[in-house]
Amino acid sequence: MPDTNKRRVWAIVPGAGIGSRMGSERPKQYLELAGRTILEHTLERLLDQEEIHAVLPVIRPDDPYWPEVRGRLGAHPKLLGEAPGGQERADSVANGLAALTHRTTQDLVLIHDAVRPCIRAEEVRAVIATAGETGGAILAVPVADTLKRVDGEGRIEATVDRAGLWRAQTPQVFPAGILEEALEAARAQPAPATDEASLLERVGYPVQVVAGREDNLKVTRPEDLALAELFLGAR
Ligand SMILES: Nc1ccn([C@@H]2O[C@H](COP(=O)(O)OP(=O)(O)OP(=O)(O)O)[C@@H](O)[C@H]2O)c(=O)n1
Ligand SMILES: C[C@](O)(CO)[C@H](O)COP(=O)(O)O
Repeated sequence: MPDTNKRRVWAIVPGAGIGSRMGSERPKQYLELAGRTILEHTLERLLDQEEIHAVLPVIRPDDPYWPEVRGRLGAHPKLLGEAPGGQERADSVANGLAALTHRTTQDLVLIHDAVRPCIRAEEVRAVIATAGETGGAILAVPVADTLKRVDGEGRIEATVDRAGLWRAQTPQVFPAGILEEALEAARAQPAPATDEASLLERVGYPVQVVAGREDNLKVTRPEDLALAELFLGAR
């Protein structure tokens, strides 16, 4: 009999962006690295993760590239259909959460950017384990550079103390009920949110940082492609 007390981990993969900073002819999640699209690399890594119960891509409804990628992924017992992307990232994640009709409020929801293909199994395992113990958890890396606040003309206004500053990544993992509450609160008081942890912070839920790696990069600009391909090859 399956352990009914076991909390399942549902992965939502936001992949409904347009990649404006990349400036490519197709959205960056469909650019090929090492013979496959970035989206395929990311989905395959999560599908291979034994701690993950199911994977749900979030895709723009009019996305012309997804059917071919979906076909190449084939039938996989853990790959759910797809949920429709929204105007903002948080809307896409909310649509994904709403589509997970079999989850419980205690189950964990793992959100991972479609454009972070270099994620490692041990990192996913670590952030899931921490979320299971502490509530919410995210991968992040400590800031290594000196940080400057710069005005509209490119002049330095101030140096920002980097002590205690980390760069958030994904996966970000939360109990489904708490994530749902934080997303609903965000709808009631809209303000830009570039990650899901910030929504939990707003409603007072603690989120734990798990030290990640620089090679879990988010493919954002053209110069990221060569680096991501290098990291994908160095498995
Ligand atoms: N409305 C949106 C916006 C973004 N994303 C996803 O969120 C992840 C991280 O976002 P980002 O790197 O900003 O991707 P884009 O929004 O596509 O890039 P840009 O901001 O350069 O347009 C990506 O996998 C992107 O597809 C999404 O699912 N829905
Ligand atoms: C969620 C994220 O990857 C954490 O760093 C980042 O905030 C995504 O931001 P984007 O503007 O959607 O790329």
